[in-house]
Amino acid sequence: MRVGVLTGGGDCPGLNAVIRAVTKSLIHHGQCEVLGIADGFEGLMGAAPRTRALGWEQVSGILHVGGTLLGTSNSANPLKDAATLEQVGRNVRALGLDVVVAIGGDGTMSQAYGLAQVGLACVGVPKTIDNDIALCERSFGFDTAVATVTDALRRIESTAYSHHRVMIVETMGRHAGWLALESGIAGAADVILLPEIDYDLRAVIERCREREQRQRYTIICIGEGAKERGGALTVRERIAHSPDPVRLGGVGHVLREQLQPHLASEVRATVLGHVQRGGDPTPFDRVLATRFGHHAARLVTEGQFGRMATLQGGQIGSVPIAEVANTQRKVPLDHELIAIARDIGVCLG
Ligand SMILES: Nc1ncnc2c1ncn2[C@@H]1O[C@H](COP(=O)(O)OP(=O)(O)O)[C@@H](O)[C@H]1O
Ligand SMILES: O=P(O)(O)OC[C@H]1O[C@](O)(COP(=O)(O)O)[C@@H](O)[C@@H]1O
Ligand SMILES: [Mg+2]
Repeated sequence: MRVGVLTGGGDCPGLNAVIRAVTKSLIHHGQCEVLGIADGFEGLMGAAPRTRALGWEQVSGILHVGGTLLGTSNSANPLKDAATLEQVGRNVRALGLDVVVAIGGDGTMSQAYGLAQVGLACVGVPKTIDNDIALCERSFGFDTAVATVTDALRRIESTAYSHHRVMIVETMGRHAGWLALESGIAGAADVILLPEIDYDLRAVIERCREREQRQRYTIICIGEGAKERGGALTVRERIAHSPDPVRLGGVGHVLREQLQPHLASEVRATVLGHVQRGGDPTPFDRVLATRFGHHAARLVTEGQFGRMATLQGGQIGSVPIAEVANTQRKVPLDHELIAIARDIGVCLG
């Protein structure tokens, strides 16, 4: 078989580990030919497809390296119009691809599903630091991002207590609060604000005031998609040509302005930004990415197209991409970590 491999959406640590595992498994075990596609689905949209052969040598020595050697795009839209769809179809036929392994998140799976409707066979691998892919309890990249945010919270704490300040740390995660919740708990945040729970400003003020009297510093971890009850999302920018044009960011600064007039201590905000997507994957993510890549190769060789590798109950398996497309996995309000956070006195706004 001839198999295309692409990485779509925001990059994240562990992409190269998947590319390596899927390529090696396909070559070694499946006797397939593997073609890397540049910059996600964008590499299939132009008049000439942008690809390169992937062999043992090309994927050696990349297990631990962050980012993606294939490049990626989080604004390309292969479903844009009939002409683009036809071009993608022509390129796939010209390359002789039997199937494309699409490594990406909710957006990429929605695109893979749309392309399946026009005859492009795909196998999916779940990636994202947001951990927001339906029917998958952990995407690779998330563990590394949690480690990065947790480290940042530790650093923020030492300056917070020295200056007796309220320090706000804003995480990524789009409309899901997994990254803020797990990092906030791992980094001992006093207040954790999630997109799933609109915050009551008075509750946050009250917690900061209590701590002003005792510990004299407060750490707030807020997800970029969080908002005040009755308030609006904080949008950093809009990418006009993207199917999902809104980029969030800046709610940490909004919260700082809301809090400062009500508190005696100074309030500072840090927006962590893309540092959360960079760097070498943790050992956990290297192993998870390898498991996903290996399983995706198996789905290919068994002809199980239209499925995404996944992790459920700690076991690797697969689910139909159709069930993952156009949906997001948010933190359920009855999640164990929310109950635990409440019970150990974390303010959830
Ligand atoms: N529901 C959707 N249908 C089709 N395309 C989508 C959808 N949501 C997002 N996209 C697009 O899919 C691509 C990848 O999505 P993005 O959210 O950036 O990454 P990820 O695949 O990690 O979720 C982007 O070009 C995005 O605009
Ligand atoms: O790199 P950009 O375009 O600023 O996008 C930022 C967004 O991408 C992410 O880092 C990852 O999201 P995806 O996995 O959906 O690509 C989000 O947490 C963040 O909101
Ligand atoms: Mg996404």
